[in-house]
Amino acid sequence: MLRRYILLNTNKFVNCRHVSQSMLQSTVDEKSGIATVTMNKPPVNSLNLEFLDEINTQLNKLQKDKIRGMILTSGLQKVFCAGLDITEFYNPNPDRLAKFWTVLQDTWLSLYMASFPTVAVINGHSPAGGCLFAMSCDYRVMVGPKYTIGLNETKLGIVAPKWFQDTMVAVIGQRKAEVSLTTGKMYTTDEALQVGLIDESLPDADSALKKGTQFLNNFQRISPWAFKMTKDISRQPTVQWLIDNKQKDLDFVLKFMQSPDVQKSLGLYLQSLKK
Ligand SMILES: CCCC/C=C/CC(=O)SCCNC(=O)CCNC(=O)[C@H](O)C(C)(C)COP(=O)(O)OP(=O)(O)OC[C@H]1O[C@@H](n2cnc3c(N)ncnc32)[C@H](O)[C@@H]1OP(=O)(O)O
Repeated sequence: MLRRYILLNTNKFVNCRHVSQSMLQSTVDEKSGIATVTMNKPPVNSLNLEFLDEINTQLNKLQKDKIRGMILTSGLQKVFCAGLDITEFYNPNPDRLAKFWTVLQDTWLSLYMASFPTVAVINGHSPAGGCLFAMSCDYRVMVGPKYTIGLNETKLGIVAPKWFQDTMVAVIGQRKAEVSLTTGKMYTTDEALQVGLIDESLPDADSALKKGTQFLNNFQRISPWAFKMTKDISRQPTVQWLIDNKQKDLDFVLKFMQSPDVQKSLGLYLQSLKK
């Protein structure tokens, strides 16, 4: 089957059979209109400014191209996404930190409110921002049993912002989200399935991708307009706070992240990761 590969680092669509050298690869199945977007930024797909910018550009491009659905997955062996790149927060340049956080806000809004159906095929660990991205898709299929997923921010001595927390509440409910967030719980695949954080667990990546595609095929007979309106109504209460408070959210992050206590915690956490 002819596949369209998209070279993202030039921001142009190019029809060819080769995968680009970009951190993000995107292929569109021309028959079904389903895009597979693969994060490929070794070693752990950590989300820094440039990577987020690339993801957001691609989401907007896919929206303009009126694709019928998207699978978000990882090209790495055992990590879906390690969350935000902690080095963006550690001894930060304030201007870059502000840009980074603004692009994160925009990328989340693009993903959470995507006009097309989205599936996260979680084929590796998915802490913090990785979990946020997975929860922002319309459906989650995870490869089990050995990977983990959750919002672990408290374990780093930091606080998941309101919109991270609200995204989790929308998926697993207030009570479970509160316990999960305060304890920084990382769920095994089985636990995640039980609590409703993921929708399905499959033993390998190929079957997970098939499941994800099957979910997207449900929308073949659903009008894209009806889908989008329904999703907007359902998700509007979760996104509205950020839309109304982008600057307030940014100001909080700039202040919080540059405080000496938080810097100390982050330094220790980074050291423990290196060990
Ligand atoms: C109000 C402000 C709110 C801020 C909100 C923040 C949300 C976030 O997303 S914070 C990020 C939280 N993420 C994590 O805690 C994940 C930490 N990483 C891991 O647990 C593991 O790396 C892994 C389970 C994802 C993968 O394990 P694996 O054994 O395969 O790889 P490692 O040897 O641990 O790591 C390889 C390499 O990558 C560096 N690294 C890992 N995660 C991050 C990261 N999130 N940011 C930057 N760098 C990361 C790790 O230090 C290793 O580096 P070296 O090769 O140089 O040692």
